[in-house]
Amino acid sequence: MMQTSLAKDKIKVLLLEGVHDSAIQLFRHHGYHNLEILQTSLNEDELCEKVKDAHLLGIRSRSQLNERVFAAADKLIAVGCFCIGTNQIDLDAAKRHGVVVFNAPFSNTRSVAELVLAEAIMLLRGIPEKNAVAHEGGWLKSAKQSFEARGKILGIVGYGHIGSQLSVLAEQLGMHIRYYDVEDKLPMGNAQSVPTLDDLLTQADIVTLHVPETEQTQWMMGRRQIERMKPGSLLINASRGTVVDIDALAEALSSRHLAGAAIDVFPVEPKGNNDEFMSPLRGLKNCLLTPHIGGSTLEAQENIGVEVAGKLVRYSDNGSTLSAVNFPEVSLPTHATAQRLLHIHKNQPGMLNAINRIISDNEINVAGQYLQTDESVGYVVMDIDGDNGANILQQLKDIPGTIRARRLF
Ligand SMILES: NC(=O)C1=CN([C@@H]2O[C@H](COP(=O)(O)OP(=O)(O)OC[C@H]3O[C@@H](n4cnc5c(N)ncnc54)[C@H](O)[C@@H]3O)[C@@H](O)[C@H]2O)C=CC1
Ligand SMILES: O=C(O)C(=O)COP(=O)(O)O
Repeated sequence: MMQTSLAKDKIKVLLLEGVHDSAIQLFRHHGYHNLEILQTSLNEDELCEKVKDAHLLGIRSRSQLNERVFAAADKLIAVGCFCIGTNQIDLDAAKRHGVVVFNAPFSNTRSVAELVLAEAIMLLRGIPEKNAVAHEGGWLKSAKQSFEARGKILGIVGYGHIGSQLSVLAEQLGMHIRYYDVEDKLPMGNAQSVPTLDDLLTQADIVTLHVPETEQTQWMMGRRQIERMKPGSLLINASRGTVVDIDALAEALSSRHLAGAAIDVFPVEPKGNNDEFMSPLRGLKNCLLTPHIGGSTLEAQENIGVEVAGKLVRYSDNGSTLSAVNFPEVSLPTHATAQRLLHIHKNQPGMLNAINRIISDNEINVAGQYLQTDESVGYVVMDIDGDNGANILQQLKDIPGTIRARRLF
């Protein structure tokens, strides 16, 4: 088995936000025993302190990793998002600091789609309010404002992995699917795309949001968009809290312009389970509130644990950046005999020349060389013969423009 230049018991793995035990088992199985495991997220100051000696960091959707955190994380080589979204990370800052970021792009897709479908049915039947009233000793037995899902129009905003999976499930219930996406997307079954968000809002009985958090999607469901929704229609948000103007939503639910909503994500979420959840939506009986658990099933979390920990271990052990979200992707064969040098640098002229000069000046035989670049960063991996790796590594580190360099042997 290949070794890393640092003994594995010196490689510190910091895991936040209660990542699944499957990840911990996988790290241990591969010889990583220096694990610090926390159940909650950390605020910026706490993070800056904790990341100082971490080589690998695992987070979920809550931890905010910005320039200041990366600047404090001298030793960090990779971050694993044990979730889909990567909006909580300044991906460019990570790259500038030579930190590779991975995620699990579809291990919890099905869990979100199932929850949203269930919520659509619950909202159509007015269950949040009937449930709340029954808990207070009331009895709201009535068919008023209660509907079957069959024949209703489900409007999906963002027809990616989750949106299209939901489309398939909802159509099996006899719902009619319309979707709006900024990209051309293959319609599943009988789903139909609509040209604008406004078209979707004015046609749908239920609008459900499945976009990532970007500049374009921030507050994309504002007061005006909510007003454009059909009177008595329903809104579901299991994407990101910043996609919906929560005050405007609270008003629309109070006035009953919207009959109901199911909200899983919020502009500000508690750090962990012991903190208070604050929201203008609290107390609105026609609003189903869930604590960001769209992807929180045991199946999804177990799969995510194996997937993302696997990507971190592969990068640490072997240098492979396959499926990284912020970095040039290099898929590497395992190489048991040669030493492997990994060099991350600013993508500037003369860099490859400088690397190759060191190789030729030292009369090193290169058994394999792999290179990928993007507009700002280059990643070179070299398998070299001989036992001069430590010396070569130091020379590589001294090249101006070097961001990070490592040796595996
Ligand atoms: N509540 C939860 O626990 C979970 C929430 N999520 C959230 O769901 C989001 C979506 O996940 P996936 O479907 O896997 O992502 P995806 O990347 O497969 O799909 C997103 C779709 O949104 C579209 N899109 C982007 N900007 C848009 C815009 N301005 N207007 C319309 N469409 C736009 C994209 O073209 C893409 O088709 C994630 O980014 C994450 O934030 C994901 C998993 C669990
Ligand atoms: O996968 C995602 O993007 C999610 O929002 C789920 O986040 P979580 O792992 O539950 O914090």
